[in-house]
Amino acid sequence: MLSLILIWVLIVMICYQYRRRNIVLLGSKLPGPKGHPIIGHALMFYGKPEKAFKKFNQLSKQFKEIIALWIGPQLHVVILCAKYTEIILKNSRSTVKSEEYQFLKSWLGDSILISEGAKFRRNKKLLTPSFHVLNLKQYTHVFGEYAQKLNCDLEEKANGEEFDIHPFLSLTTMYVLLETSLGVKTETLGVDALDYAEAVERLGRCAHQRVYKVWLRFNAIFRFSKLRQTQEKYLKVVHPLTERVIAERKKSYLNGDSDERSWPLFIDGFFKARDEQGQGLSDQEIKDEVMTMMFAGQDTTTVSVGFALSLLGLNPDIQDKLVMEIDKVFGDSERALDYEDCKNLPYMEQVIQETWRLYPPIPLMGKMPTEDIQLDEYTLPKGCTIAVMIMKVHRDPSQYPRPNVFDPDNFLPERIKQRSPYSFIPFSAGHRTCIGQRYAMLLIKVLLANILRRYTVTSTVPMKEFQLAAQTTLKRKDGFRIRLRKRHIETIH
Ligand code: HEM
Repeated sequence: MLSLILIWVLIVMICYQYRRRNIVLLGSKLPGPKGHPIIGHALMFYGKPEKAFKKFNQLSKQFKEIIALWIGPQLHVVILCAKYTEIILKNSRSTVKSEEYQFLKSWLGDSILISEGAKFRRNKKLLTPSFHVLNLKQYTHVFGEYAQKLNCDLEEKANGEEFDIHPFLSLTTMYVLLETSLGVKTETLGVDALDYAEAVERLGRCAHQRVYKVWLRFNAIFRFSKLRQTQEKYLKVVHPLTERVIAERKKSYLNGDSDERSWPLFIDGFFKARDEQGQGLSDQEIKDEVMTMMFAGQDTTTVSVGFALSLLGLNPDIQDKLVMEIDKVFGDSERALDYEDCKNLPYMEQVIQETWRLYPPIPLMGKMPTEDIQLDEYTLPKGCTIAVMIMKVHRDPSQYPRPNVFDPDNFLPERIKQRSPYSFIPFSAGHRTCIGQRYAMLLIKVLLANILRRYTVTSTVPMKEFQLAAQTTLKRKDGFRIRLRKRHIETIH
């Protein structure tokens, strides 16, 4: 009996290795550090996210364009330059999302962030109209209302002492998303809103851990792990809450109940959407997409504002120039920001883009080739994981002469023209580009303009001391530590 089992195990192993021979052969020809048998380079990235990030940074100094790493049996090819990013993203028909996205499935289901093929194409088409500029225009005043609330909350901190602005920003973006996507007022949700925010954060962390803890990649092991219990605990928070809110909203949508709201909610757009066959999104699909919007939109916009303030606090000359632009639009008036104002803030846009260049909220994207892809002399084998390291691509020295310097003039039209469009991809590119990018730009502009109308920001932590950690989003582990002081009190009030 034992010998039969051994023979069976041997046959399975031989078949497994035979199927992988292309990956192993082509992978061995790619540049990368030496790894251990079986586990490969997994230990390098085991532990806290900031440790993994440091390791990536060290490796990228040694291997400038491409690195091959084995995380257990899986080959990961890390792309660090614009030239190869262009080939990969242009080849979008020969790539799908990497296997790691499946770790989000028990939470986000088959939403457009994860799905592929006909389902992805249909649902992205149905969701896109909700992000139309006409809808976004109407969100500006909602963003403005929450920006003003944020300013009031920051008042107690405006004494010049250093503090971490992250929790303030995080609550604001979550409230904004809840209100614009679901029409939920913060007062209605109360403490549930805080539980929801925590659960979203924890679920992101669980998925991230499965990437680096090699053994947890296997469902058979994960099923019995402590991490699975943690994941279940937080799923029990997000699923019922989302279902409850959607059910309530659907009821009033179907009844045609009118409310005082003057802007269209994402969710109403999702209820209304119909494909060519006249079919709409199912309740499950709507739930998956709503949870995805909350996940994809909240942390990304939060850290964008956090990094922008940190950088402005270190660069008073740039902050002064930006404040002059803001003052030119508003003068002494205290009126709320509108959509037209946002169009008149070109330098603000440059500051935000330069912030995204240095600190892209999504620092890394995973793809899987469905056929071999050629990058000069290297062949990326079908079935490997391609990790496009956006943060490194954005600092490609062949595209940016001073890659590590915060310089919003990098986004002057004449400089943009000189670069590859693939040297700046905070929202990815091609058919999987971010659906929420215009929403994000508008929200970030409104938040920054409101904060800078009232406060002057300073920071003493230099860029090279930022403790960066990448979970799903890029964060400062040391917090977005800044100092605020009220400015020009006599003109603001
Ligand atoms: C600064 C803010 C944001 C950044 C930097 C960002 C970045 C990205 C990136 C890089 C992707 C591609 C991910 C991949 O292919 O793995 C993506 C996809 C996506 N984002 Fe965003 N995002 C932001 C804000 C938002 C917002 C506000 C929403 C919605 C409210 C949103 C919803 C989505 C969705 C649904 C996808 C999947 C699209 C697809 O696969 O076709 N994002 N985002």
